[in-house]
Amino acid sequence: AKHLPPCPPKLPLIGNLHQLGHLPPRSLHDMSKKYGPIMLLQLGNVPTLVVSTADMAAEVLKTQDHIFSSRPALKVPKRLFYGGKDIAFAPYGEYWRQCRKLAALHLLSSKKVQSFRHIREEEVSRMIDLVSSKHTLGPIDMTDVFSFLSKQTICRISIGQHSAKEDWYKEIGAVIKECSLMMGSFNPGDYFAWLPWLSHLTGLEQKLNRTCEWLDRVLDTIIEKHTKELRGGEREECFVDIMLNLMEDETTDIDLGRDNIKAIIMDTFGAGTESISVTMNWVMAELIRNPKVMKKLQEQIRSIACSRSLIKEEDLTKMAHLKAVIKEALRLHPPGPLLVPRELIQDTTIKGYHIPCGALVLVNVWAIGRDPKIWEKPDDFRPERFLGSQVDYKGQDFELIPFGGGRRVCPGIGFSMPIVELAIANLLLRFDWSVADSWKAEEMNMEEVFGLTMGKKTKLYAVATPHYP
Ligand code: HEM
Repeated sequence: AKHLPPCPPKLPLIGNLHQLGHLPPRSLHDMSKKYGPIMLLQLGNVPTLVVSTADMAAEVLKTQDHIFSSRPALKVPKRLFYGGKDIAFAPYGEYWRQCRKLAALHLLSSKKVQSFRHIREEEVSRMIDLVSSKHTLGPIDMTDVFSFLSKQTICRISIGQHSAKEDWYKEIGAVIKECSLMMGSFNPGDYFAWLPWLSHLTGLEQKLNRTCEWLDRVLDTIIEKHTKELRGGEREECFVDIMLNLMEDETTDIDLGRDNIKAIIMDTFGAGTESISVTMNWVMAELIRNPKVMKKLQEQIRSIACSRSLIKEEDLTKMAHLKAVIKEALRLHPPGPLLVPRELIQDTTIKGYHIPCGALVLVNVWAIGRDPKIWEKPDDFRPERFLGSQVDYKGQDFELIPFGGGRRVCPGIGFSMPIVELAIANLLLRFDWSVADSWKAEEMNMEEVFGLTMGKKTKLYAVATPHYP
């Protein structure tokens, strides 16, 4: 018999599904303490490999990355992303490779990211104005502020500044919210292949059809608008324009259709918007809960700003402390705590254990971030641990992989981080922050909620006091 990785006791039919609970990264972490860093669970009828240490993550994301780089065809993403015509859910292969290349060269290259600098600076200063206008009214809903910033910035870059003036702009927010809820919800049909009718029974099928129709209508309107009315001229170029131009360009080897463009736009909304705002929310929550860390960071930011009232992007390179704070927040609160599920495309062995082809693969980044063998006092928020350390989140250091690693590593790192850094730096430059009077900072609610991303369960309300240099 094949020597399979350990597995907690299973129930008939459902296997280990019932043990995932409402916070799977935490439940899986607890299981791994008992069953070890590599487990093979049975979720319904899907064998699921769960790795929970940096070494095992390196095995999956580096040593054997070439066979661990596909994605499972889960029902909801498959429908919402046009049958895997996007980047994140496309199965491993030529189509995926082409899309990655397109994104790397034309959408998310460092040159492109640089060209969006004025957008980030404008949107962040708009956020500062918003906070200034609200601070006298009491604690500010920062979760809302961050969602707004992230949505504005991503929409402006992906579908254009002019979109905000359109009737359908509000609809985008609503439809994306609906999609994100559906993505985060559990679909039994994915785990019980012999029960395809289950999704009819639960109403998922009908809901999915409705959402897909709605989504497609909104995306069609967007593309229509860009094709007919708005091409050329003096306006800011967005991702839709770039892709429409590529679609017409016969000299490129990229074969793009309308559905591909829609699916890739969905990626920027789906993969980008929520993860960026969730990151900012966690960073700010940790800073407010750790006033000493906040103070030290503010001193650095304010001394770099001298008497200026705005941090610009070129200032960020000097802010070692800020980068350490963000790394520390991503260590404790990775927005994608199990990465995006992968699928193994051939039988293999890890540590002498047999792993079957077709297994779903989850990398428990959340558990790795709290591994006491790697991190001293893992539960404490201590950004100093990253000062003078070479450890970075770009996918080379497996103890810190909030963006994954290997071939499927997040292509949006360079796109996201400047937004997060610029927003936090300016909020800390211009205001002092505290929790509402009646609470104590250290008692702040840091509970999580698991869905498309793992965010803070309760909203972050904070009191902002303007700081004058
Ligand atoms: C703080 C923000 C972000 C975090 C924490 C994050 C995290 C991740 C993670 C964990 C993955 C899965 C990696 C793997 O399987 O190894 C991923 C994939 C991906 N991300 Fe991000 N992401 C962020 C922002 C963005 C942004 C802004 C974009 C686009 C504008 C983006 C686009 C993508 C795409 C397209 C993929 C799929 C890559 C593939 O399957 O080849 N991400 N991201």
